[in-house]
Amino acid sequence: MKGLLMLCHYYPPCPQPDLTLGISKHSDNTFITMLLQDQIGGLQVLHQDCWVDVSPIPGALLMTNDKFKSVEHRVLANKAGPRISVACFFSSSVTPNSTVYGPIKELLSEENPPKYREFTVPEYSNGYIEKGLDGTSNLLNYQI
Ligand SMILES: O=C(O)CCC(=O)C(=O)O
Ligand SMILES: [Fe+2]
Repeated sequence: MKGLLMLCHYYPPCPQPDLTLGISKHSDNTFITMLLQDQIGGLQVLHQDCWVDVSPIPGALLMTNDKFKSVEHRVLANKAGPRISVACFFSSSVTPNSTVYGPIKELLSEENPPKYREFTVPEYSNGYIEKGLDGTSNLLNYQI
C-alpha cells in the first residue's frame, strides 16, 4: 500500500525496568497508527497529565490519533518478555511530496494570525527523525 510504513519492535526482558524505558515519550508523526501488541503490556498513553496503561486485548488492533491530535505515549521496560509489537504508520512521508501545507487561509485573519509556518511533509518527517524521541513536539519547530 502506498504510504504505509511498518515497524516491528522487539523489547528484550529488562533486569532493571525502573531505570529505563522501552520507548520514551513521543507522539507519532503520521496520519494514523495501527498497533498490534502482544500480551506483555507496557504501552501507556498520557491522559490529563497521568500515564494510563493500554492493556493488551487478544486480537485487538489499537489505533492512536484522537480526533487528529496525536496522543503522547511511551512503552515501559519489562522484566517479563521479550515483548513484541508491530506498528503500521499511514503517512505520505515515505513518498516524495513537494506539496506545501500550512494553516487554512480562509480561517486566518488579523485577530487569528497563523501560528505555524508552512512546510512540506518530507521536511516535517526529516525534522521528526533528526529531533529524536526527546519528549517534545516536533510542531514547536514550526511555530511562528
Ligand atoms: O511498541 C509499542 O507498543 C509502541 C510503539 C510505538 O510507539 C511506535 O512505534 O511509535
Ligand atoms: Fe509511537
